[in-house]
Amino acid sequence: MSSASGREKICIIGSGNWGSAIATVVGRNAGRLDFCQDEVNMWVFDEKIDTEEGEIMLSELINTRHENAKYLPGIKIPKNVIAYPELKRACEGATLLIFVLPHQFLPKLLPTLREHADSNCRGVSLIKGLDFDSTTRKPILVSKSIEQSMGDGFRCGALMVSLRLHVQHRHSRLSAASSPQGANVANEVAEQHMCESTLACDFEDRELNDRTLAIFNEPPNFRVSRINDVAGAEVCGAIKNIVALGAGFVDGLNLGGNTKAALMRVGLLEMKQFCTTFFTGVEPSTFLESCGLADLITTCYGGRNRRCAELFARKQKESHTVDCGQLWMEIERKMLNGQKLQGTLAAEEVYLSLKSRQLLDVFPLMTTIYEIAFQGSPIDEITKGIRVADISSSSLISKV
Ligand SMILES: NC(=O)C1=CN([C@@H]2O[C@H](COP(=O)(O)OP(=O)(O)OC[C@H]3O[C@@H](n4cnc5c(N)ncnc54)[C@H](O)[C@@H]3O)[C@@H](O)[C@H]2O)C=CC1
Ligand SMILES: O=C(CO)COP(=O)(O)O
Repeated sequence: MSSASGREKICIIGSGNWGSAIATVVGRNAGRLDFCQDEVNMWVFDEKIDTEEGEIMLSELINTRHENAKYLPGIKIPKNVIAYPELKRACEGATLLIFVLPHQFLPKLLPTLREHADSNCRGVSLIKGLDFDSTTRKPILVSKSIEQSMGDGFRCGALMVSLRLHVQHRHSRLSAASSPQGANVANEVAEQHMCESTLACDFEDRELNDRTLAIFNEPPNFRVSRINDVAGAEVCGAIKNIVALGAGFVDGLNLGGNTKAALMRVGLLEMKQFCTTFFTGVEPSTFLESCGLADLITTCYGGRNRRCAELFARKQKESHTVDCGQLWMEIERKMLNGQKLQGTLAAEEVYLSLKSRQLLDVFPLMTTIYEIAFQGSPIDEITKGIRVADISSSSLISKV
């Protein structure tokens, strides 16, 4: 699969925190790999950014200062990454689309991508979330929704990253606006800390799989391993965001490491249970890959979902509100400076799907997290969600 020039044309769809961080890796790799065109396009949802020198559009800022001062301040983006505010221009002739934006914004982009990407284009989704059938509420992999919308045999894999906690946050000289507080896991990739990631793809030929891996892998610090199990990897990425909300509740109550470890263990079992309830071909080994256990750990310590949920818990303890949706919106606005929380959306959608199938009692932790997050249940109920779980760890290994 290659463009008219005979080389891969890469287009990154999204320019948030993770979108900008992966652009640093992919930009450097494209610059040195013979089979790639040097220039990597990045589609930017454009907005005005306040800088010390006045307002400037984000796409222009990236192209002139090579920095995304709003979503990844203080990190240089390689000069061969070119920002485009118009989707059509960004994706024209692309042979590899890298999907990295909050998944609620994806559907309206797909018709343009279908029309203008190369006819032999393939995709890799970095999105952590699930789609749901509007009638049956059955979960659908985002990569499968993309394949369906793109049509014509378009194939899409998934890259699920797991990163270690890093508490330092950089500030940009460019942006006068406030930056999100505390750690963001994508920043660690951008700062070239050692981390692992799992690429789940099963394209039709070996060369395509190898090329896709080479585009993301940047040893020694960004180490990507490839598996075939797209469903397992993607579901782990989506569901661990819900578990991370529970971790934030535990932290908000100052319950300590033992309770959090118990929550994460039960969370891992429910991730596996969800995979095997709704998807076929899931491999037991996937849960011990970086996209499984490691991603769960990093998100429950260093992610935005955990951080916002901790504040939610503290606020609920101070003065209980029943308008939880409003409280989450306020917290997202205050803590994330335009970045998006994914766990709350996933918690709601997963709850509705399980409820419609009378499966809530099979997923006591997910159910409890949703009830605390959206139905006004007391925060202390989080330990009930852990205690009532009656799934032994042997099921993780044996019953997939
Ligand atoms: N940030 C991280 O550490 C990681 C994030 N992910 C996943 O990557 C995906 C993308 O997340 P981030 O890059 O972190 O995004 P983000 O949460 O940092 O930023 C939000 C993005 O949405 C864009 N946006 C806002 N309104 C929009 C609209 N109406 N239409 C289109 N775009 C709009 C903003 O311009 C911004 O680029 C998510 O699924 C997330 O779960 C996965 C691994 C790590
Ligand atoms: O997916 C992530 C880590 O791998 C990011 O998690 P948060 O959205 O909670 O920051």
